[in-house]
Amino acid sequence: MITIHNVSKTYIQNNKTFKALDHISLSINRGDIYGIIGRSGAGKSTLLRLINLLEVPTSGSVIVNGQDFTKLKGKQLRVARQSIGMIFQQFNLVLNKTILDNVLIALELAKYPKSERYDRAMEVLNFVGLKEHIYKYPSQLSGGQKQRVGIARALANKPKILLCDEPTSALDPNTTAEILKVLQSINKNLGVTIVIVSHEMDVIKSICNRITILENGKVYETVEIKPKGIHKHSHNPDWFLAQLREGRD
Ligand SMILES: Nc1ncnc2c1ncn2[C@@H]1O[C@H](COP(=O)(O)OP(=O)(O)OP(=O)(O)O)[C@@H](O)[C@H]1O
Repeated sequence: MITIHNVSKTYIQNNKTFKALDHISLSINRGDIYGIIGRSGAGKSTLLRLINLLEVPTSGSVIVNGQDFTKLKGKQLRVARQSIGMIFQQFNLVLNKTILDNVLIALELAKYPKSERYDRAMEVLNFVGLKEHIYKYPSQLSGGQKQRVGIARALANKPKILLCDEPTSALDPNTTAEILKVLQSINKNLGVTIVIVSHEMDVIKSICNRITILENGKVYETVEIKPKGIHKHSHNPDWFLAQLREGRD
């Protein structure tokens, strides 16, 4: 479904060239929840952003659904990109718009048929459990709810692929578990292929079936695993107290 073939990405930093990605090749199958992990600066976000050509590779090709994205320009690229949704660590919501409007804007930008936009927005907001909050503004929501809006917005145009850039890194462990459940349900019930960049090993192990470890812009190793499942801790005050008291004496 996604083939990254011999891709390199070079940036200019302080008048010197810097290779953020160095001859990367990997393929992601339809239905995968594919993880990309590695230390800070390894090139994870750059690699993810290459998939929808938010970053243009210096060399190599990115094939999505049989289409070579690196050969597309202008309108062709805009149309091809519509099969890919994306969510971000800091949610990237429009702060002066309501939750409903945030999703409607995405549908408008995607040129979704006007008469169907409201129903589609309500459908995705319902799917992520935000039906009660549609007239609120982002500042009135918790981090987990904001990420649900991000997910609803990314799903609105019925993408086949969802790219997730550190989707839970701004969230506490319980909220992380809830968001991972939403992502898992999108994969299982809507058949969306998911690519997740994270530095959190627990996140990657819980839902991913294949994982690439990046190191210094190169593929260090790609492994296949059986996802461990999503485990929620009971983070009530007694749990916090017990953790703090553990080994205190
Ligand atoms: N636009 C840019 N211009 C110059 N250098 C860049 C640019 N974007 C990324 N880099 C560099 O490329 C390298 C890889 O960055 P990237 O953000 O992909 O890493 P990462 O693994 O996602 O790191 P983190 O986990 O800290 O977000 C870093 O050294 C970064 O400084």
